[in-house]
Amino acid sequence: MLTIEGVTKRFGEAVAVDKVELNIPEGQMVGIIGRSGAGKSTLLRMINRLIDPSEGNILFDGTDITALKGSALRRWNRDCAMIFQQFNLVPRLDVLTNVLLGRLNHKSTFASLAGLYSREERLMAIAMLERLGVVQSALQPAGTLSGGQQQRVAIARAMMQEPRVVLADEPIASLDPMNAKVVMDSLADINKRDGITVVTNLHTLDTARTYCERIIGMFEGRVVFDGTPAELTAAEARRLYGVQNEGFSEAMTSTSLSADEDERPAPMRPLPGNRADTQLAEERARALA
Ligand SMILES: Nc1ncnc2c1ncn2[C@@H]1O[C@H](COP(=O)(O)OP(=O)(O)OP(=O)(O)O)[C@@H](O)[C@H]1O
Repeated sequence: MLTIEGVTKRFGEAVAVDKVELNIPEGQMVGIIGRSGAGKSTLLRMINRLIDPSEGNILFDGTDITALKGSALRRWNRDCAMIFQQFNLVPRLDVLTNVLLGRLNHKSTFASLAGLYSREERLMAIAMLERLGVVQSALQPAGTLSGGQQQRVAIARAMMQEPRVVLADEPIASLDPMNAKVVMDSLADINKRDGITVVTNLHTLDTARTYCERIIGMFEGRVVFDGTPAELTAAEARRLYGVQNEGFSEAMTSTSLSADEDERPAPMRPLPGNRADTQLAEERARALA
């Protein structure tokens, strides 16, 4: 069980996440929706400790993960895998090596630095690539794959961690509809077959309705909706996205809404998304080289 207790995140004067309270039971598939700048990514990044809350606590099975340090924090980073919109693979490394990087938190520092992977780990990586339908690309540089294939490799890498929770930050926002479906089907499969809790930020409401048993709606940092797809009526959805007119469509993305529907300027990100995470992956890869 993931418990979020009164979590707030401020960036200077701006409140990105505002007193969020949530309980997410093990094995649930949860979609977080809301317009651009609502605080969805910030919430996920606090759960996996990429950033720390300004206030409040996040507990996993009763342990306060916001207080973890050293090896306990590494264990949490192993239990809680994250998937990003831009995949965050190391493009020049082959797919198999990228997937094996998911084992880093299971290994000693020496084995990690030496890039030593057991036969079992290699077989596990190949089986995972096979399950996700990308095993034929195992020896290709990851950067040569299509976006949808790269995201499936990223899911395989996450699965190598043997996580209990997978957080996905807009995993299909860069994909065409066919690849988006394949990736969402893969996330649904690891949720159902492996019982892994999946919490995913989604741009489109119809995807959340199709795949998630529970939808959490955020607006200006607060949770303003928490229920099943059936409970999310059109009126609720319009309120959630701050759209007054009748032209609201379920297929609209939060980005198009912020561009077209809002009278107020959309909040801007000061930094390009996830650069720090890409750097981290590259540093790990350099250490292994
Ligand atoms: N590192 C940061 N420094 C300053 N402000 C930030 C930072 N990260 C996020 N913010 C701000 O926090 C607010 C919430 O951003 P967040 O990225 O969590 O929203 P989001 O709902 O995920 O949006 P999107 O769908 O566009 O990704 C925004 O106003 C954003 O500009």
